[in-house]
Amino acid sequence: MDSHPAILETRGLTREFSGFVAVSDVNFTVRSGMLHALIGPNGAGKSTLFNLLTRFLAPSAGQIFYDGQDITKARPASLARRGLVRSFQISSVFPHLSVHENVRVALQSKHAETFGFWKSDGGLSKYDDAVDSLLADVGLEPYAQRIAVELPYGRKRALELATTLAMEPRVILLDEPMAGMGQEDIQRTAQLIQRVAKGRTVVMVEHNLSVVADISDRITVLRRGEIIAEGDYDTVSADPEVRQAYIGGSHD
Ligand SMILES: Nc1ncnc2c1ncn2[C@@H]1O[C@H](COP(=O)(O)OP(=O)(O)OP(=O)(O)O)[C@@H](O)[C@H]1O
Repeated sequence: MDSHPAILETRGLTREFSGFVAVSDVNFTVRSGMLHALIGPNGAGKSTLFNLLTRFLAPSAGQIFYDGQDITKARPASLARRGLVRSFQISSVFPHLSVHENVRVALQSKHAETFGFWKSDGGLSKYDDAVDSLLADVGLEPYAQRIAVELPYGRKRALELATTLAMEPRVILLDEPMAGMGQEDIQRTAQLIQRVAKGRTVVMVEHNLSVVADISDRITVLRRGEIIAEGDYDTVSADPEVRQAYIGGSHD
């Protein structure tokens, strides 16, 4: 397993909401280079765990380690700078800028030049090659001059992924990347995620189990705030407790 050392790890991670334990004493390990899905029935604690990992929520107890360092109290922005980047936040895209401009702004902010946003285009052309290459990575070259708000939904998500890649992430965290998508976008986005996962680590909360089956290297199943199974799709889908969780305990 040494070729895939732990890059993100929780120990005894717990989050309570007014006495209700949404995430309970979770020891979760994500190994470097894996595309790791987090699944479970409704109310299992997936979003809560995801928000704890990205430090959008503070834990009630326990610790989180990224690349061996304790990040339990780190700020989300500092984690993003260190390569732990949460994607698919619609707000990260400027709706009235073009696709090209959005990716350029993301690159500028990575290189701490946000004031350059106000400069004339001439001084910014140094980013053109990098923008083009990121747009190629997510299949958006034909859309480069389109205004973000006018993009079809699936393409907006591709743009968000491009702005995430501009941050040079080592670990990308995706919260329900397929939510609200039609079948065609789902197929394309699944392939895209698989492509950007090469050479990186991806953690993904996802409800669409056929996508999870298709693209995940490893799956963790949560139920009532606890991990009940882990492994590849064949392993977890054959697990009686997992089957029971999906058949019996999905509504609370
Ligand atoms: N801010 C909050 N205040 C109170 N309870 C909360 C809060 N956030 C989550 N919960 C509760 O914690 C439990 C886990 O919720 P969470 O959203 O993490 O589950 P989930 O697995 O992401 O569910 P879903 O698949 O429905 O999105 C639920 O019972 C939920 O009601």
